[in-house]
Amino acid sequence: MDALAIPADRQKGWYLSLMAPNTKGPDFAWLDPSRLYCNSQALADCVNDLLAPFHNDTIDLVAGIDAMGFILGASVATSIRKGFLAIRKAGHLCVATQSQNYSDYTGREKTMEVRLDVLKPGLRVLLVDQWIETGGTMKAAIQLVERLGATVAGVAAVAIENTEGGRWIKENYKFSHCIPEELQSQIDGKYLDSFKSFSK
Ligand SMILES: O=P(O)(O)OC[C@H]1O[C@H](OP(=O)(O)OP(=O)(O)O)[C@H](O)[C@@H]1O
Ligand SMILES: Nc1ncnc2[nH]cnc12
Repeated sequence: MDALAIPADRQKGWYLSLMAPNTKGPDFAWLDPSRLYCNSQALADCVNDLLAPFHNDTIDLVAGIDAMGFILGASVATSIRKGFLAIRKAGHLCVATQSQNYSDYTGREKTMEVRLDVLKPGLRVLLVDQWIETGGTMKAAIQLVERLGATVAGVAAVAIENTEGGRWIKENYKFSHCIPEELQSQIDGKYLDSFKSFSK
């Protein structure tokens, strides 16, 4: 599918076929949602889908996780006219921070940081990232938000894989994602049927 084309008939999750298969080697079986952000309608529909369960909820602030979560998080924040907080991989914020160690799908030890001067008790935060695989990254972000006394109003990602960590998030927090039920097993298998006809 042409990356910028908008189909006349937009079924739920239509834009997932814009995702590209990983061609960078066998180490990590990534799918690449960044291509769907190039399509104006896909990005708008994706943001709407992520916000759908939260329309009646109070959200004071949207927080996005470094790096690809910044794109979706900022789009979500703009859409509901709220501010955006960047949760960053360690070493990039030049202000006082709280930090949290974690490991993700790579198995490597990492650290993320958040500034100290925004989150506070009573603030309801929607956490946004591109993807949840092991859930390690999102869990670390949740810990940071909660340690500073704010409340996680929800967790949103293009996909939440059916891993132990993904299930933990679904069981403990209000969540949203963009994957129709019938595609979840393809997401968990890290290969979409649409890749068979994927054209660059
Ligand atoms: O559920 P997990 O196993 O923790 O993995 C999820 C994380 O992995 C990706 O980020 P990554 O750091 O690879 O790359 P990015 O900088 O491109 O967002 C993704 O955007 C999530 O942040
Ligand atoms: N399988 C995956 N596809 C896309 N993004 C990811 N981030 C972590 N795992 C991912």
